[in-house]
Amino acid sequence: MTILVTGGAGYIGSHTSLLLNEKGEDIVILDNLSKGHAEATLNQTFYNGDIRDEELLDRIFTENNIDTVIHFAADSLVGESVENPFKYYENNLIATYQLIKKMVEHNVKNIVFSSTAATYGNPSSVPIEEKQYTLPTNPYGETKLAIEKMFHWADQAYGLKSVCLRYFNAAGADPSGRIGEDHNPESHLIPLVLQTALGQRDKIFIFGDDYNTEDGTCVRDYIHVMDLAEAHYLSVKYLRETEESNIFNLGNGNGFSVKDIIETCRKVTGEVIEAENAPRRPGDPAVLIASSEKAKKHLDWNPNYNDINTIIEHAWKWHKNNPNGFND
Ligand SMILES: NC(=O)c1ccc[n+]([C@@H]2O[C@H](COP(=O)([O-])OP(=O)(O)OC[C@H]3O[C@@H](n4cnc5c(N)ncnc54)[C@H](O)[C@@H]3O)[C@@H](O)[C@H]2O)c1
Ligand SMILES: O=c1ccn([C@@H]2O[C@H](COP(=O)(O)OP(=O)(O)O[C@H]3O[C@H](CO)[C@H](O)[C@H](O)[C@H]3O)[C@@H](O)[C@H]2O)c(=O)[nH]1
Repeated sequence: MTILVTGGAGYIGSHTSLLLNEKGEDIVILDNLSKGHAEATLNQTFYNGDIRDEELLDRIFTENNIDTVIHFAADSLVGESVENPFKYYENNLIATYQLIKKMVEHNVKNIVFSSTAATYGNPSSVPIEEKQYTLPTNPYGETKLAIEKMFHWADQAYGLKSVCLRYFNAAGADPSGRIGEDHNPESHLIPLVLQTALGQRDKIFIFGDDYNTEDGTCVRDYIHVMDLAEAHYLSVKYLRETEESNIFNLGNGNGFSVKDIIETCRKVTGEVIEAENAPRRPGDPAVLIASSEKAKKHLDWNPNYNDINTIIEHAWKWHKNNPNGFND
């Protein structure tokens, strides 16, 4: 059986494709390279195209014996989604509808989906369990939640089985340094701090130091990208074995503030890394920490890289050796 990985040239998709390959799974990648990098696919079977291209999907589902789709392809910038919500309804919700319509037509039963902590909005308490209410504060989270709900009804009507994985903050890189995070523009905290360590930026701006947290800065749950990759592999097995849909959080259960992250980056890189306080970024919840007990129980998932130092060391190895990302 073959797995179709959409968005497999992107950050989390390429790390998952690498792991699936190492596990002996047969995969094909589909990515339109709007954000991803062909080099990140490491010579695995790659279709350069769009998930909205119906003829291409017909060809991929006909040419390969696909039983499962792992669906990473999306736009995922929170701020951009507030400024241009239609882009998110188009490339996240409508594009996913087009993808699963083709899956149903070709009798492909399983999908593992990249959902997000942004489906929760401002949580009433942490750690967040899957049964907490979902009230997204931006179109990005809203479209991801709408997709989860579409899967629920597609299961009822057509027997499409889904595992929705609500990731918290993906971080780190392949420990052996072959691939890593290369977003343009970059908006995530850890790569931005490491670019500052490399001298590519003068300083890192801390978005808000007046939150109701210990040091006043936002707290997040950082999860190693290879641990996320492992959860996708286990989700494929779960779908193949149980034929049941489910939703799981994926995080470490530990919270680190923006200041904690900057301090850890200073320690790991040995660089000064200048930081400056700046206004809050609209839409940022103060604290997001996952309870991942459900994923541990049902998927038998056990993150290997709980230590924030290790996560940042792996990210640093990639950025130091590839200061221009895949263009090096
Ligand atoms: N990075 C995080 O911390 C995080 C957290 C929660 C959820 N997510 C979700 O995980 C997924 C992967 O995130 P990432 O950080 O690897 O993003 P990414 O931008 O690196 O990867 C997404 C990939 O999808 C491709 N793509 C986008 N639209 C496409 C389309 N219409 N057709 C074909 N390919 C298309 C892009 O070229 C890119 O390679 C996304 O769905 C994102 O919303 C990410
Ligand atoms: O230059 C920066 C960049 C970020 N931050 C802060 O660092 C924290 C982490 O920010 P990121 O942009 O790295 O990550 P987010 O928590 O905003 O977003 C992540 O989690 C979201 C769910 O809440 C989405 O899923 C999104 O795709 C994913 O990247 C936030 O408090 C942010 O305000 C700064 O202080 N300065």
